[in-house]
Amino acid sequence: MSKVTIMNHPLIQHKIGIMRRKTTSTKEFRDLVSEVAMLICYEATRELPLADIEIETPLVKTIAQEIAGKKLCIVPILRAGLHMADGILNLIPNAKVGHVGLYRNEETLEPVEYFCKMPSDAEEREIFVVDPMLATGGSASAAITLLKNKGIAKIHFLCLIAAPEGVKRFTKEHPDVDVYIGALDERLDERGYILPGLGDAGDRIYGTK
Ligand SMILES: O=P(O)(O)OC[C@H]1O[C@H](OP(=O)(O)OP(=O)(O)O)[C@H](O)[C@@H]1O
Ligand SMILES: O=c1cc[nH]c(=O)[nH]1
Ligand SMILES: [Mg+2]
Repeated sequence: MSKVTIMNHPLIQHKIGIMRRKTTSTKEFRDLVSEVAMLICYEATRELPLADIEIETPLVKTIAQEIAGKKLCIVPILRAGLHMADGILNLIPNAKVGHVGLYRNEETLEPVEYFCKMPSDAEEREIFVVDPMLATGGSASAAITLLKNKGIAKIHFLCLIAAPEGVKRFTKEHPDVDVYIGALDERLDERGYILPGLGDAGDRIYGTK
């Protein structure tokens, strides 16, 4: 069963509170997406394995620690996930980046796939899929199925806001994927938008509405 972590850190709740306001500007919203993504990533990477490495400080030789293995890969779901990835890259600048292009058909609410480009060694990496919104769960679930079909197994999913309906569907379809959520909201409305939510994340990041 997936481990579902709902972040209860005051900094995250404060920043998401600003993002929810309809008066928040595009620039401020975009900056907050990347800041909150960084804070969630801090928690999502807590259990990464470490390896000992010998180094020299200016004074002595010592054993330090570094992240073990083949390192990490961030996978934003386009478009709205892109800015989360930018934030996380501030913390993990050497991570590789894959892209999955999906949009939600606003009539059927079904995901429509249009792009996928992953690093060639992605199946050896720890993968962090990022998308601000988990609404019906269709887009995130389809993105992860696509990665699994490419032989990728070590996957985590990070989002800023989730609806209970999306969490239920996602964890049922991908019980092997841990989920990190900035805030768990009340429900979906009749158009599949999260309530209270923050509106359409992609439109708010890019000013397209
Ligand atoms: O859980 P779901 O019901 O699938 O909805 C969530 C999806 O909707 C939004 O993307 P959107 O389709 O608006 O694409 P965009 O990022 O290009 O705006 C959001 O960023 C998710 O990808
Ligand atoms: O509330 C929602 C639901 C889907 N996609 C968004 O960007 N916002
Ligand atoms: Mg959108």
